[in-house]
Amino acid sequence: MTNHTPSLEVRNLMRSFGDKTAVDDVSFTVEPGQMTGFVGANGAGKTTTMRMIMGVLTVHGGEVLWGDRPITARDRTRFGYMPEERGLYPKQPILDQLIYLGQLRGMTRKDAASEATRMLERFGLGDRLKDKLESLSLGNQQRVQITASLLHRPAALVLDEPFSGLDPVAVDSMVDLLRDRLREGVPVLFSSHQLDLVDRLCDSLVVLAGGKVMAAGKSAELRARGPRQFAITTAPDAGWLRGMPGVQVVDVDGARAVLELDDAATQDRVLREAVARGLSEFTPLVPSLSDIYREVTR
Ligand SMILES: Nc1ncnc2c1ncn2[C@@H]1O[C@H](COP(=O)(O)OP(=O)(O)OP(=O)(O)O)[C@@H](O)[C@H]1O
Repeated sequence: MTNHTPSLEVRNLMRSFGDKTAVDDVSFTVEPGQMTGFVGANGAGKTTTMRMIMGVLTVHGGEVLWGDRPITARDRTRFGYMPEERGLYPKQPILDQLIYLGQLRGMTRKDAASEATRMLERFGLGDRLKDKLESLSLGNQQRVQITASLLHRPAALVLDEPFSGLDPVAVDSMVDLLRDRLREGVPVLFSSHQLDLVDRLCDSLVVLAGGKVMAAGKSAELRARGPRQFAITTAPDAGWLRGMPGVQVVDVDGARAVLELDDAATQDRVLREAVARGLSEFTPLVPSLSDIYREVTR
């Protein structure tokens, strides 16, 4: 990874539509080489934030920084953007429009053609280069959209729901392509409603609700901030854990229970008692990013 790739930062971003504040004092950073998941319910403000990053929508307050300075239109031409409203032409042959887009972003015709062909082949679309976009299934159209945003070796990626409509094989191909870019130090921001995917892919997470940031940071740090939960199994029945001070029983199923423990002293007491009763399992449970999402948006 190069150390010179800038980070992408939004600072105190604001945007309203009439009386409605869609994005309310939103700040976060997408670090170089980091895959940052952008999650939130419908209407949380993800698309509006991404549009402001890309300069498609004017900013009502705050700023977007590329490295340590305000972003410029020229910086944005080097970004890869997959807008919510996919921007390709249904009636045009696939390869032709990718070449055109590549040239708009400064590639030679030859480079754009060879890179687009290589990427489409990787997506299993090598035999569809001359077909019109509209003749492809929606999932395959999505693969072409992804190719369009990655073609010119972008300096940063801003992807609005890039995985929606993709089958698992296409998700894996897309992740491979993204990982190539991440290794080069490109910051990647992508929105998604697929929390399992976010959990699998993200180095960092930003959670929005009602236009505000509910949580933001490295996935590992957010996980560590989650509740201290443990799975415990003591035969024949884990019901004795109910009513122990400092112990919240999240779930009991026969001999097994999931607990939240207030502190290390409680953990010691529970363990001692459990050993006396016949302990067969005591496992710390690392919260998934989906758990964290649910926790902070509750
Ligand atoms: N052009 C617009 N005119 C009026 N209101 C808008 C406009 N664009 C967005 N909004 C409103 O701003 C809020 C945030 O919308 P936005 O599309 O950014 O959310 P989102 O998190 O991307 O949602 P989704 O997951 O459904 O795509 C919503 O209440 C939406 O109705």
